[in-house]
Amino acid sequence: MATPQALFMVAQQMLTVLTPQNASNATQVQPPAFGTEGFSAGSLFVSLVSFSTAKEWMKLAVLGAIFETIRRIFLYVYKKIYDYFFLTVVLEDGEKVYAWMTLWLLQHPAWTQSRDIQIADRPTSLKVEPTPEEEAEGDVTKINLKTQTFMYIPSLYTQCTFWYKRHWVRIYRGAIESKSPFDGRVETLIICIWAWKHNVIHDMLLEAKMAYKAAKENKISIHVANTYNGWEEQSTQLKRPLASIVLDPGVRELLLNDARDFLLSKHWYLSRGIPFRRGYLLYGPPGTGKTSVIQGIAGELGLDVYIVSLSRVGMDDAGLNELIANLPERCIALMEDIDVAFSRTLNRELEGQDGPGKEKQHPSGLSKPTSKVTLSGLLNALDGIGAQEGRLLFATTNKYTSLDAALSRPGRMDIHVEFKLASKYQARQLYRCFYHPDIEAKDQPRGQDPKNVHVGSTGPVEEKSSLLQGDTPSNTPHQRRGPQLSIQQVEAWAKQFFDAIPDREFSMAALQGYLMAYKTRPCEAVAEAGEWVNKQRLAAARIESERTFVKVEAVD
Ligand SMILES: Nc1ncnc2c1ncn2[C@@H]1O[C@H](COP(=O)(O)OP(=O)(O)OP(=O)(O)O)[C@@H](O)[C@H]1O
Repeated sequence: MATPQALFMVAQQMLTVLTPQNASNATQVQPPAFGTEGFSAGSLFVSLVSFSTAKEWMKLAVLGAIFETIRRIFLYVYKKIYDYFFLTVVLEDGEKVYAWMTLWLLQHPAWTQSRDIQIADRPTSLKVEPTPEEEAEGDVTKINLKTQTFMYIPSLYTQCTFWYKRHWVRIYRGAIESKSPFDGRVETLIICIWAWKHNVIHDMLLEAKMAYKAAKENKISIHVANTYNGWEEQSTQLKRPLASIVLDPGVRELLLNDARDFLLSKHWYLSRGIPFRRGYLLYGPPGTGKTSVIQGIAGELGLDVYIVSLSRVGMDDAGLNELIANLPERCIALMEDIDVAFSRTLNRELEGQDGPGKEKQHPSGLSKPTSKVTLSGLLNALDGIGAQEGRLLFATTNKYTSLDAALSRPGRMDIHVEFKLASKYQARQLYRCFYHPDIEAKDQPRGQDPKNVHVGSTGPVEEKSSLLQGDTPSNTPHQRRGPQLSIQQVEAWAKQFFDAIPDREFSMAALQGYLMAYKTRPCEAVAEAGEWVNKQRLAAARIESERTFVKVEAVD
């Protein structure tokens, strides 16, 4: 290495050569020590650019070039060898496979016990509900472990290694710039497997997919729109057994079989040029089971639910179009209370007088639209060119007659089902659901198995038979706290409950609320039902008279 003193000497020599008149004095000049007075940056610069050091520079450059070439050759060979021996897969967050893989990795100790960790939110699909026994025992530690909302994963830009079917695997957590201007960075998983054939990676991804399916087997995911009109998972719910929704005979089966039939008929639709979409309009008073039955069907068919909120602040026609176009192929799109965001009076006026999308006070003065969705915008989103194929659309409303005919016509809403207030039959079934000794373990939610999906296999069946199929002895905390009942006893009380509850006067939600207060007292639930009915009637009459009074005052 050239020290400053040496460089100084070189520079001095050069100066001597260039200025012969000073040659005699030049030898007397002693090089100053580095950092001492007389050693300046200028002299160093001169020595660096001087002619005699050019050779040194050349040597250095050649040396650098050789090193760089060796480095590149080494990298090239390394990459070739690496590519030859290793398979590399890059997965990006947002892809289905990424979700499978992240879930599968959570079951790998090498992944969760990494030394360099990050604490992340546990995917809702991985939360496990404590069993009734655990809940009854109140074993807080066990329950917390299962339901804790966080988990440990390796930090970003770290890797973990493990063996998979005798193949060495390295997984690296990284991030890349997103293609979308809104997202910033997208996390990635880079999987390297020491293997020649692709079937190892295929096996691994298949295993991950199975793990994902198993984790979600008893659950459905609820998705909501994000601010960029994309979808994100809001929560995961346990599947609701369809049999727990008590409707008039045949209604559940009609909806379920039609939806199943639809999902299997893609080819039929396409070959006839019919848009592969199906719409269901469920209408009736609040609390009659419209939303519940949709949840039940989603669980039964293994479909996720995507909630399209028309009344979301800032929602407009373009946003709605984008949202609907972003729906996955097999899913349930749910538009609840379609009349609230969108009634005929409101939107006809909006479109006719103010131009589409302009907000206007509702004529009644009670409500005004919070979104800018117009009727034509909605119709276009439902069956326009960008509308997603293969989706089941369920819309619910309490005001059937206020809907525009264009919205509820076949092709948009193919099946209309009325949900009425509870019949006596429904009241009896609900009572059975609550107190039947064998009810808890039957009709457990099942994951969708495509092989089990068959068209029109079951016609309308008697509710009772479906409620009592596949019974196993129940031993739930509620039933252990309550009296041990025989089936005959429950049936007898169910009959009395049937007699006490008037037909089509109360919603199922109201009856459910009543029975909830008597969870462990089935006998009292029957005995006090008549009194409850009277109280409800009195309360309803009082509310009605108050309403009339307010109306009269308003007229005055
Ligand atoms: N037919 C039914 N069978 C069993 N439970 C029911 C039924 N109808 C309503 N319920 C119960 O009542 C509650 C409300 O039901 P749900 O939300 O499905 O009613 P809805 O008709 O969608 O009401 P809204 O029109 O207000 O949205 C739920 O907890 C549900 O369990």
